Amino acid sequence: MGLVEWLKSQVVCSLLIGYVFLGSGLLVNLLQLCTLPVWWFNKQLARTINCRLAYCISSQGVALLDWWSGTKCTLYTDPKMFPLYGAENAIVVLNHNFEIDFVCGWSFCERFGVLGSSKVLVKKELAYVPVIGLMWYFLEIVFCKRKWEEDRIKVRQSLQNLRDYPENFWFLLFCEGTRFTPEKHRISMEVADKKGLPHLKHHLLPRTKGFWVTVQNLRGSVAAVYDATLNFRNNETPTLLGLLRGKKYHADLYVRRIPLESIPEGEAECAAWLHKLYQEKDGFQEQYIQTGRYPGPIVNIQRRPGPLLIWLCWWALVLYPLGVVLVSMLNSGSTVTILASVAICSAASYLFFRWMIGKTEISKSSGYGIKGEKNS
Ligand SMILES: CCCCC/C=C\C/C=C\CCCCCCCC(=O)SCCNC(=O)CCNC(=O)[C@H](O)C(C)(C)COP(=O)(O)OP(=O)(O)OC[C@H]1O[C@@H](n2cnc3c(N)ncnc32)[C@H](O)[C@@H]1OP(=O)(O)O
Ligand SMILES: CCCCCCCCCCCCCCCCCC(=O)OC[C@@H](O)COP(=O)(O)O
Repeated sequence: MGLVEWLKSQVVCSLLIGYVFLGSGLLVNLLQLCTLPVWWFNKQLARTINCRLAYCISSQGVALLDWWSGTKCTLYTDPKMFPLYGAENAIVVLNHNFEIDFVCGWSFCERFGVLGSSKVLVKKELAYVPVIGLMWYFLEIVFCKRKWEEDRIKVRQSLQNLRDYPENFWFLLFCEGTRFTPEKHRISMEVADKKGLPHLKHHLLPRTKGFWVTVQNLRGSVAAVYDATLNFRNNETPTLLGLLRGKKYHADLYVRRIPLESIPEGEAECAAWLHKLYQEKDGFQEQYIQTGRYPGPIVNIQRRPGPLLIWLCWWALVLYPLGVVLVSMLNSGSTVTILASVAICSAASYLFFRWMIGKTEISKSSGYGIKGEKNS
């Protein structure tokens, strides 16, 4: 391990990244709150401003992935479809196996210019995560309780609101509804048996209602479904902690563009279509595991410097006041008081960031998809 790698792997670096994220995020959240009056007289302007503000937060995840950890992202897709990516609204259907799949999603969004505006059908529990929750609220992200009877009206209404969104967006759906674990897989295959559906090896059985309601309500304003399958080279199981410690991974993403007109309108037909899509996705995963690649050509898309530049600006803006406080403490207080304050603050921040990072960890995943267990 070289000196730079060693430095990156130190806890103090992860803590500093956390401070920058929290400090900048709270500032952006405050600015988002200040846009509230704008919603009354110019809704589209307020939405555009919020897209830019959200970019200032989520681009930090991209900087962490692309520049700090140096993770490579390779795209397999039809080059003829490439010019459409980012130039149209799309529903993205992605497998849900990895703790950092949302960061990789952000990175691809950034490369196609839709990072600030992108949406997701997300579990309600994440609305209470500091920084991210409020950012998503102002982005009109669609929250669900994963209880269809309680969700159906709210989800439908939130989707309808997006029909006149002023920026191109990708709407992400993890149709499996929860992260893959062997136990959830076993249970979902029991459900597949009951429904007479073929077994999937690498996916949970997809939940079809969210997909159907999204297609139905965004028809006419979304041009296509992007069927996306993500994997990491060398059988890696990447983590957010790994990224924070500067560990480099290699993500491979396979994207197929499917025109929305080709998706059936009726609920039952749409559900059958989605089940068939997941059977195909399972085949692509199997091919990747056997051969180390997906079908189709590779299209190179380079990381862009924007997220790095914004990140560096945040570092200067957030860490400067922290440095000033530390220096003034050193000059004023007794050594024991200073050491005790630094130790308490560091321990408290460590616990807080550990809790935030825990939200991404599959070992702390919800009981959703396991009979009789709670969702959160
Ligand atoms: C590469 C490009 C990337 C682009 C990235 C773009 C944007 C990035 C932006 C942000 C990134 C941030 C990412 C954040 C990640 C967080 C995401 C999440 O929170 S995932 C969880 C929330 N989302 C979902 O759950 C979506 C999928 N779920 C659904 O669609 C559900 O239908 C629902 C709408 C949530 C409702 O769920 P509910 O459980 O209430 O109802 P269902 O009808 O679905 O379930 C009953 C149905 O399912 C059968 N069943 C029972 N048990 C199981 C089981 N274990 N597995 C499968 N199926 C099961 C049951 O028999 C019922 O069947 P039926 O309807 O036929 O009777
Ligand atoms: C990221 C930028 C810099 C990091 C600085 C360190 C601070 C940590 C930031 C943490 C950000 C938290 C974002 C949470 C997103 C988690 C997405 C996710 O994967 O959710 C899981 C759900 O889909 C399904 O839930 P389960 O039913 O599997 O349970």
